[in-house]
Amino acid sequence: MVQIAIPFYPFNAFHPWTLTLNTIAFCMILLAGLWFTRRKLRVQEIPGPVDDASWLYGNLPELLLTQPYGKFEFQWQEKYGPVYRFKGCFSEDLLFISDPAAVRYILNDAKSFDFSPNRAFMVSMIFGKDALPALHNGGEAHRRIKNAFSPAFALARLQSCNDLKAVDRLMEQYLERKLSDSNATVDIYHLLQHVTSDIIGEVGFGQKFNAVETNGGDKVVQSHQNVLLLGSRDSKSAILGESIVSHLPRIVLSSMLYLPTPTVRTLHDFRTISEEWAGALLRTCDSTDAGLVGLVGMCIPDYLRLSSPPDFFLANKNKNKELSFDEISQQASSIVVAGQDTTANALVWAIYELAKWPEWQDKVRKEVMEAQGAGTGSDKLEYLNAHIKETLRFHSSVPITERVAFNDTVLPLSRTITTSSGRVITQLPIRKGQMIYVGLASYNRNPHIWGPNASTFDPFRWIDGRYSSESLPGSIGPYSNLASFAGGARICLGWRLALLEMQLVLSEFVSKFRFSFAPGQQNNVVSRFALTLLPVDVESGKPSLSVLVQPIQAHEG
Ligand code: HEM
Repeated sequence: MVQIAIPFYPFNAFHPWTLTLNTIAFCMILLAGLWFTRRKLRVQEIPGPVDDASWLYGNLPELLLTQPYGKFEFQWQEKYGPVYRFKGCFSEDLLFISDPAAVRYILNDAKSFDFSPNRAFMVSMIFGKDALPALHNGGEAHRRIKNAFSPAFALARLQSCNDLKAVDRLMEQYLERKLSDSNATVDIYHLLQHVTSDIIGEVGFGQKFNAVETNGGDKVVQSHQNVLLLGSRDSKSAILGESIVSHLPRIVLSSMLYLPTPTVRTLHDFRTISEEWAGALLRTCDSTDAGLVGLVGMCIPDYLRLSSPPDFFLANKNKNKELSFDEISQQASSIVVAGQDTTANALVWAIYELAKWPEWQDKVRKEVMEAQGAGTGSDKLEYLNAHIKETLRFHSSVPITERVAFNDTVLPLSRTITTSSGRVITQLPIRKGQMIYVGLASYNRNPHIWGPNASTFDPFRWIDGRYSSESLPGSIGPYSNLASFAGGARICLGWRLALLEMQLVLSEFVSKFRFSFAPGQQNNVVSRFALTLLPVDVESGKPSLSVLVQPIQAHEG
């Protein structure tokens, strides 16, 4: 055999043994490499702020209870990127995701991701099993009901709704009354809660809730407010309670409804009042000659039909049959709850930012007043709409939504993740049952999307051409690539109404009043996450936003 000498190589390279050993070693390295890259990633390998988490509460108190909201969440995003692991109660590994590609995938793959079955069940205990948030978002019933209700909140229909103007007038009267019987300080938070209750009543159901006029509204409004309070996780024990409840078997959950606790009493009252209210609404539909009014007529055009009508609906039995009585009536309360507080708080933060930036407020006012003179529609107002977009971005009314994976799947990523073992991954495998917090607020503050000043309130970002559809990473939600209204099958039903309300209320407010803070007053307000993003008075710990309000003189603008 010919011997070939290879410098620094101790063996004969072509000896059969050497060749065999080399081949085996090579295959083992190859297999090890393959195993290392292909092996299923364990969620524990995703880095995140888990080391300091308490076993009992995990990172949830930092995430959910910190004031101002987001103090930790936005820091974690900066440190770990838009995908990280954090701890829930009892040290459960949870994922926090605000990566654009992953969020888009989660929201749009309705078959693989939705609320956890227990959460949906709890929602059904509150609103009924046919309410949209209680139905599986990939299911036939959810799609059918959503399709039927969506046109009621379409822009053209909302713009033609004269009742919105009536709410305008009420608002103005309320502020004028307030200003005449007190000094110029007004708690704008409570006013806007009432205004948005009245608007959703008028627009959605042709109902007068009279919340502005009576400073609180009737028992329907009150019971909706009470049920909203139940949902706010405002203490460690509430977080723990919710976590335990979310793991209980259905039978135990249902039997909890018979416990003699104040929470259960509030729920019962809410269900009784809502059912009476929705039933009465539907009855009015039948008793008027003008055809369907109330829920069906005002909110849902003719094509909303009933498949199993109670007696009083028999008059309409020839209409196409698409929705049952329960399917219509159970949306009523869930729409009020989903649409009122969210919009109220978006508006409160919009006023907060106007009061904080007086020169910017003057610009918005000038534009609105000139447009009112010229009869220009709100959609054309650059400054006003920039203010609304920036408010929705910076103060996301719904900062987080939760999803659970219904099967093993793989999430696309916009940016790679380096795992704790040093592996770089371009896709994120998700196991069935994994709980995910989708960071809508974090997405809206992601510097890779919104630039280095993502953490600054800067409405000019919407005016100076910094963003075009090309510069933004594909659409997540329905509006300006913001995640504020979510997307996919669970996209917010009332996002157009919310925008219209914001345009209407803000135009009316800035053209009639000037908002400002007394010295030091703005530092007394922090944000808190309680279902939606609330302004909270630092001293009292209660939701409120006190601002100085001064009427605008006729010659100003
Ligand atoms: C600024 C105001 C609003 C914001 C930021 C907002 C945000 C959202 C978000 C993020 C979701 C998805 C929740 C999730 O997937 O967990 C949602 C769902 C929903 N929103 Fe809104 N919303 C607003 C106003 C409204 C209004 C005015 C209505 C009235 C019609 C409304 C009705 C609903 C309903 C019924 C759902 C449930 C949809 C479903 O489960 O398919 N929202 N909203």
